[in-house]
Amino acid sequence: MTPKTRIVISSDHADIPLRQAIAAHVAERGYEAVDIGPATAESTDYPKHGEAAARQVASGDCALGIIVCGTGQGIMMAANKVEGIRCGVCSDTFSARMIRQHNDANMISIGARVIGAGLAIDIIDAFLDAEFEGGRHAKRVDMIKAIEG
Ligand SMILES: O=C(CO)[C@H](O)[C@H](O)[C@H](O)COP(=O)(O)O
Repeated sequence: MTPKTRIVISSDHADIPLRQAIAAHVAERGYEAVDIGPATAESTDYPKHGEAAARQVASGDCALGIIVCGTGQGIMMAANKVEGIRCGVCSDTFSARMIRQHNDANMISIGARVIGAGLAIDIIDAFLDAEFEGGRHAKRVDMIKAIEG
């Protein structure tokens, strides 16, 4: 029996129900959803939640990461500070597909106060269904990696 692909999911306080809905959806799709919280909507600081999710992806413990904050921006910035992480904020399905196909993104960030839950789930599906195309894009992703040193 092969282990399920693990996907880490994290957020700040902006929308716990959305994060939990994303985790449930990811699990329904057959992945192992690793929901690292937080458990309550008590005010918290997005950098630590972005970093925590990113470290699980960077270590290889999880293959992909999904993070949520109010705009998706702050938590994305924190995640991208972790070496090996390529994360973008997506508010449309085209971008969600492209960051996998062209940028080999290993994390996606959602702005819970920007888009609704239905679109967020569609965006997650577009991200999960897409695959990196390699080819000319591989050189460009390598150039991103080279910036990390
Ligand atoms: O969007 C965010 C960061 O980019 C956060 O989720 C917060 O919502 C935002 O910083 C606003 O903070 P607040 O404490 O929820 O007012």
